[in-house]
Amino acid sequence: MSVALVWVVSPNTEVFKFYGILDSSRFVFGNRSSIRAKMGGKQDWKSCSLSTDVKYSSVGGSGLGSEAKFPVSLSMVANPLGESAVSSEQKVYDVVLKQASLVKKQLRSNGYLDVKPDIILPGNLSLLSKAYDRCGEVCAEYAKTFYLGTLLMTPERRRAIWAIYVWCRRTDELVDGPNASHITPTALDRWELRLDDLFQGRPFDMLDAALSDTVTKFPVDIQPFKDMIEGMRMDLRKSRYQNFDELYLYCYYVAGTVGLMSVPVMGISPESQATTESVYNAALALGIANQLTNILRDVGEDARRGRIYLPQDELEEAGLSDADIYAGKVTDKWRSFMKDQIKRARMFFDEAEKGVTELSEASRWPVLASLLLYRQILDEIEANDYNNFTRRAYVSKAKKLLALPIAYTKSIIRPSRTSPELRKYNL
Ligand SMILES: CC(C)=CCC/C(C)=C/CC/C(C)=C/CC/C(C)=C/[C@@H]1[C@@H](COP(=O)(O)OP(=O)(O)O)[C@]1(C)CC/C=C(\C)CC/C=C(\C)CCC=C(C)C
Ligand SMILES: [Mn+2]
Repeated sequence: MSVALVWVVSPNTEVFKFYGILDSSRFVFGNRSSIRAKMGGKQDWKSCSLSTDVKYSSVGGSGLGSEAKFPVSLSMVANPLGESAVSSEQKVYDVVLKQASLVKKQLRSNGYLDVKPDIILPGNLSLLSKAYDRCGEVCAEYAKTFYLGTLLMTPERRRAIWAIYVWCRRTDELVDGPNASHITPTALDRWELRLDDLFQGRPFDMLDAALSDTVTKFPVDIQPFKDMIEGMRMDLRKSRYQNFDELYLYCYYVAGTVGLMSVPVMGISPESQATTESVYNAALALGIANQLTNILRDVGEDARRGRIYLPQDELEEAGLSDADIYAGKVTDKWRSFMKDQIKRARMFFDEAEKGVTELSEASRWPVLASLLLYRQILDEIEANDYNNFTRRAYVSKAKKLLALPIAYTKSIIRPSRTSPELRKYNL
């Protein structure tokens, strides 16, 4: 199995580049939703005419390794089993399109993202600002670097991101926190009812009130929030993932959703010429990359809780089983398996990085900093010789600090002003 870059030529000779995983029998796109984004969202994945049009793929490419050409039969790409089931990436991409169209609708009606003023009722304003301040405190406590980054944003954006952060953190704590053993699907249903209420202006508590205010001010769709709760439900009922498609859906639910919630607040740069969908796609990719990294870092810890978040079919293909994971021995098979998993996570980081420059100026630095910091965990897994059973990959304070100016330098790059020729190819 290796990472491949495939050039797809559409019927009207447009060229599209896609990364994916190539093994002996098939090519699997790393991020199929990016195909729809790049091809204008018009093509239905099953019926799109990719099948005749792949020219070649080159293993490695883009600095990933040496070039070696493989002929790829596209019938294998489109649907190896001839199944008509909708892939997870298709399902997720529908949410991306919905969120992007909500943002575009507001932009069309105003020409800009309008931040509505606070509704001033006696006593309410100070309560609301206290609620936001509390969200800021929670954010600072759990995610210090990220919190510092948010201080660069405008006050409205900063506090809205804090409110989203706190809701996500509380949702995650339901299944990961001290009361996790008491959490049932019914408790998650109740949490979802609370979410519906806060989106309708009826917050349950002070922290909900901050989010309730945020969602009236920014074009944030409820779906990613509901999907995050769905991810928590999935975690309660499932401890194995048959293939990457299943894992992808889980990663979207628990982390890709965060990207979709955050971008409407962070904002896209007015100078950006990228399509709204492609920016949301990059945001989604960052969530997926983070969660894949989290999974790779925590293999041992998760196994001790009886959970294996690695695709079962890929484990089997590598000659590995659950028993090997429970045994926790770093073998050559494990190293080789891990190398491929790391490559895939990096592919999603690369996809995400392309979108960061399109964000509003003040949002680029915190996002890039978090991307660089999280991506370094993968380097640390390598440095630990792939022992993620008993050693936790940890990025040192010094390395973390070094990432900040690097992120800053990268973040001052303006959004791409792509040449009309390249824009035609959406490259
Ligand atoms: C700049 C930035 C990072 C903004 C995001 C702010 C925000 C709302 C974060 C919420 C994070 C959260 C609490 C999610 C709940 C589920 C969860 C915990 C997911 C895991 C995060 C890592 O946390 P940790 O290591 O503490 O995990 P443990 O539970 O302890 O195991 C995740 C792995 C995923 C978090 C996902 C993101 C941060 C995605 C961020 C994407 C964007 C902000 C979009 C950027 C836009 C472009 C165009 C690239
Ligand atoms: Mn967690």
